[in-house]
Amino acid sequence: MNIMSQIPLMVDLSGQRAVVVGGGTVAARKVSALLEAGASITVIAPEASAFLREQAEQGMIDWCRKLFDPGDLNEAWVVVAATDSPEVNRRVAACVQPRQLVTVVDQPRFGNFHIPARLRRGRLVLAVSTMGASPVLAKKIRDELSERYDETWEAKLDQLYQERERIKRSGWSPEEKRKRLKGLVKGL
Ligand SMILES: C[C@@]1(CC(=O)O)c2cc3[nH]c(cc4nc(cc5[nH]c(cc(n2)[C@H]1CCC(=O)O)[C@@](C)(CC(=O)O)[C@@H]5CCC(=O)O)C(CC(=O)O)=C4CCC(=O)O)c(CCC(=O)O)c3CC(=O)O
Ligand SMILES: NC(=O)C1=CN([C@@H]2O[C@H](COP(=O)(O)OP(=O)(O)OC[C@H]3O[C@@H](n4cnc5c(N)ncnc54)[C@H](O)[C@@H]3O)[C@@H](O)[C@H]2O)C=CC1
Repeated sequence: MNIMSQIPLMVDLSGQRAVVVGGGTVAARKVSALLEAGASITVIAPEASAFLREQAEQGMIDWCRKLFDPGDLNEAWVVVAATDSPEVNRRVAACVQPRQLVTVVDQPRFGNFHIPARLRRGRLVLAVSTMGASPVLAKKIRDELSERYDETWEAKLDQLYQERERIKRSGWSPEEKRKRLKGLVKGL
């Protein structure tokens, strides 16, 4: 697989089963992203970081305190291979079925998706990826954008959404609607 073939998709993962193999810092970061998405997460790892143990204690995730075996992936739609062993991560990738999504944190070429650096302002979602060239640059660009698109954008987007709905439902002609829809973002 080639990371350069990947494109951004907005996916609804709520209630979908995600299996994260590994319980360290990197696994914890991927778990945070999947929790934000509302996925049902199972972590497979003999040891887990304080963050993950806490999430497990609070019932936010399931933690199976064990080494990986292929059966762990049976119910998963999304799989994250995040152990500190390149061999294990590679084996996880080799065990996924064609319709499963997999990301491999140390060997992106074995995965078919990755999670970009993200910024969320309500309905405005910015995602930055460098396709594995430099995650730190992705983070830097995201942080730059977070100043341009500060917290006030959440309310702006809500207002735009409502105004656009009103125009869509109005009795204006199609041309007039288009003109007004374009006009909504003038000056933003
Ligand atoms: C391909 C990808 C696959 C994936 O993991 O999804 C991947 C792969 C790898 N990352 C590595 C290292 C680091 N990754 C980060 C940080 C982030 N990495 C994220 C995504 C991605 N990382 C995907 C591509 C995204 C893109 O290119 O834009 C972010 C954006 C999103 C997230 O994780 O949520 C998150 C910032 C989140 C935020 O703050 O918002 C840091 C910095 C830090 O930790 O602060 C370092 C250390 C510095 C360095 O090494 O550059 C290594 C080497 C590992 C090793 O040393 O062995 C590999 C493997 C390789 O390069 O082969
Ligand atoms: N993609 C990314 O964003 C980044 C990736 N990395 C890579 O991520 C990998 C993991 O890094 P950390 O989380 O810092 O490691 P860590 O050492 O904190 O955690 C490793 C985890 O893997 C578990 N593990 C080991 N063998 C296992 C097995 N057979 N089955 C199940 N779990 C197993 C351990 O119990 C532990 O929980 C590193 O190899 C590094 O190359 C590092 C930084 C960023």
